[in-house]
Amino acid sequence: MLKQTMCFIGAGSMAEAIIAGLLEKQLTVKENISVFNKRDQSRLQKLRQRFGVRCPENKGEAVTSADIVFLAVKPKDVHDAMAQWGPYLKARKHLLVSVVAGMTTSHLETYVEEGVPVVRTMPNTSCTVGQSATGVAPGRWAGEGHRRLVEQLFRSVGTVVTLEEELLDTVTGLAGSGPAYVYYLVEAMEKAGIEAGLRPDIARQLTVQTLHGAAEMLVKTAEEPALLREKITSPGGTTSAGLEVLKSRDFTGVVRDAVFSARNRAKQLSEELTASPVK
Ligand SMILES: NC(=O)C1=CN([C@@H]2O[C@H](COP(=O)(O)OP(=O)(O)OC[C@H]3O[C@@H](n4cnc5c(N)ncnc54)[C@H](O)[C@@H]3O)[C@@H](O)[C@H]2O)C=CC1
Ligand SMILES: O=C(O)[C@@H]1CCC=N1
Repeated sequence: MLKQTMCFIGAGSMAEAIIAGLLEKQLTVKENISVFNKRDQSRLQKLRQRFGVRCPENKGEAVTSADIVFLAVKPKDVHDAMAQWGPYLKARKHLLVSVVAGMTTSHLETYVEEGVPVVRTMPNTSCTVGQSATGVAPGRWAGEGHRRLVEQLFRSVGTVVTLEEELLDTVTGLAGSGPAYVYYLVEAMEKAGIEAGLRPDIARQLTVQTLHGAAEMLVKTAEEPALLREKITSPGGTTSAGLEVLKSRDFTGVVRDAVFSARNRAKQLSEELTASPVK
């Protein structure tokens, strides 16, 4: 259990997913978490009801008194949020943990006094169920202890890789956005099942369990995905017939393009954010 207090700037999907995971894994207690947003009181009310976290009126005080400050606003709002809350962060007190896609640590550092440790991360919404795949990149003022603390935080809600910051855009394209690709696949499989005669609830049950089972096979057997695929594929059989369609439509190329497109958008966001005026 961590003793540090935490404050979330931003009360959206990511803040909710991380809070859910941290509390579920008992890495902290609800009394140690405060969260605020721009203005949506009903959203805060929902988080307060669901988790029992603090939603203080005095936002500046919430930032000042926290040890770990999570930045969980949309990229378009990051300048305003950092201009507003950055001056409250102090080098000897705070650790700033950003989940903002495309926002570099060096750019975040320009909003806070020299020495404030900043760690950039890219989790995904599976934090909610303790199954995120999170990339972590420490900034110039973040020491070994800060890196370890952030790894511990995100390990409580999934797996963590620490890497050079320039690779975080790739992590974003693959793992940050990744769950959306999987959900899209689920939607497509369900739709096909229904069109081929299954009841919607049965199509849902079969699709979700098929994905769950396949993911667990990958994790528990640690076998190569290609080998697992081959074990299902009898020559001239049904799987082969299905896979032929995916191959003929360049499934691999389509997925590659999706990951690269998301990665490139993250890079573009970085450029746009860096080009914007600071302070
Ligand atoms: N949704 C996802 O799957 C993932 C999102 N991210 C990143 O997480 C960040 C947040 O994304 P979501 O939670 O999806 O966004 P969201 O739109 O659900 O939530 C953003 C929150 O920020 C608040 N906010 C905006 N300006 C503010 C300010 N000046 N002061 C205080 N609060 C302010 C809004 O009121 C809102 O509560 C984004 O930068 C995104 O790139 C990272 C990984 C995955
Ligand atoms: O779409 C987005 O911008 C965010 C970043 C990673 C996942 N969702």
